[in-house]
Amino acid sequence: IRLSAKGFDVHVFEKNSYPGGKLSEIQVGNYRFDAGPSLFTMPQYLEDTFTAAGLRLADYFLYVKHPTACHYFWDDGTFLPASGNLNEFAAKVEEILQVPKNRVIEYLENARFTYEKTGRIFLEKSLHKLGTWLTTETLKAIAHLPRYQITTTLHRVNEKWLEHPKLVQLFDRFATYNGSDPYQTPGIMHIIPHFEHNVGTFFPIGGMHAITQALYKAATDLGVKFHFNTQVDKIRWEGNVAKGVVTDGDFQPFDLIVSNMDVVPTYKYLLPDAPQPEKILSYPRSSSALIFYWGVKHQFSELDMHNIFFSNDYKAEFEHIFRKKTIYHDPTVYINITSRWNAGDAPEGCDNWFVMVNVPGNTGQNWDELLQQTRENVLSKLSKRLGTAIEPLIEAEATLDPRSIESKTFSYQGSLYGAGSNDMFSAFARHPNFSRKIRNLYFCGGSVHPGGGIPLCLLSARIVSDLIETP
Ligand SMILES: Cc1cc2nc3c(=O)[nH]c(=O)nc-3n(C[C@H](O)[C@H](O)[C@H](O)COP(=O)(O)OP(=O)(O)OC[C@H]3O[C@@H](n4cnc5c(N)ncnc54)[C@H](O)[C@@H]3O)c2cc1C
Repeated sequence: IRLSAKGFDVHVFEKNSYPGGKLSEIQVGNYRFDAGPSLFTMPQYLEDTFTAAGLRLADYFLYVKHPTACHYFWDDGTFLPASGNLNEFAAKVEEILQVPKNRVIEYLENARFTYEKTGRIFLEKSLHKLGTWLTTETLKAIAHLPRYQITTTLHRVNEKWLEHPKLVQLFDRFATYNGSDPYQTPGIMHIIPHFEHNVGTFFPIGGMHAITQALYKAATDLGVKFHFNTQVDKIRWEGNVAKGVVTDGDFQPFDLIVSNMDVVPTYKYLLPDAPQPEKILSYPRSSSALIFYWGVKHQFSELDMHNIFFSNDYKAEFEHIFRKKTIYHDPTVYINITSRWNAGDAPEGCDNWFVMVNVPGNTGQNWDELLQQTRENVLSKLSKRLGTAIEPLIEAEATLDPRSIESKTFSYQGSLYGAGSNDMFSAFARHPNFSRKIRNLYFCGGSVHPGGGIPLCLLSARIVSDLIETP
């Protein structure tokens, strides 16, 4: 969209028969599910994509602010409905957990401060260009370095600010938004809840897949040509300049190439003869996911659009994901339901449950066995907490696991957000949005700078487009 609006003749090669990659949808019996992302934050970056191309987002896509952030459940019966309104959320925390409401408000104010000081530098610009660093804005941001808490972990920051173990767990969970471990990821990740609690959570009319449909339609309206069922097998380069791509044995010449494929297989398979940025490519990956898509013939009034059922031992859960590379027997379970807000996603009186557990990337584990065990553990946890046997209510079912995420999208190990963010230098461990060795070769998408998730993927496209001069 951005390059087409700049005047380039843009061709998209997609190995699948549909656009969207992870942001796609599936139909299971009478139920529709968004296949991957379920949480829509920072819509301004989508607005910005359309505006940059002289289009009006509202002509393609409508969304509304969802009044509730998330419903949180603990096995001991504690229930915390987190409002999308900051004051109401903080008041609920005070009522249920007896943590003074100002503690939450100040925490989120600090998250806003960090975002406002660092967001434009670390998320909206290339970190690998001198121009990013030589500005007064950057110098001002650096002056506040101690406040960003980069030398401690998110968990320690949360323990210090929020005191109550349940509130600490609630805010530790935001580490999973970029596939990291709160007990390892740096404290600056306290910025993440800013998106959800200060700005809000949004719901696209038509479901998350409407984002893909809007982007696809806008691109075709601008003249972008899509080649589906067409895998890029090689990026050809000569004398340190990218020359084109090879698909189905045919060479197709292009002046510029932007790879939106995960950067690890891009180098491994498409650029095997190019100098390999070994350190970046061997950096540990972010977590993956196991998803059960369940058509449930009942509606539970206590469930909202986003629901979390917490593990009783969060530390053990993350140790299993990141160190033991397996799934803890009592995992935190996320349920996303869209059917009550998007008519047609489920039959009358039924709900479409997208049930997700964070898991390690695919390194050859016995996924069939893990899937079966986790299914039983999740069913048992949910049945106990909701006071109703869930299995007899499931009338449609499909699953997604790290193997299928990897085969469907070529994401290395099936990781959701590319490189992991478990140490203080992780922002610099992501591949830049351009190649240092091959001229006219660029990179965007969730595996490179600034990171995974829809908002950051949109920003990666903006950075690439800013790096490329108008023809
Ligand atoms: C289960 C799950 C839940 C998530 N939840 C959220 C969420 O709630 N909110 C959020 O913001 N983000 C979420 N994410 C992350 C988000 O989906 C990703 O960060 C983002 O969609 C990645 O987009 P991308 O374009 O970088 O990669 P992809 O979506 O993986 O797209 C890459 C595309 O390239 C194609 N491709 C790859 N190699 C080739 C080749 N050689 N030739 C041709 N085509 C090729 C693939 O087929 C694919 O279509 C989630 C992801 C998953 C899987």
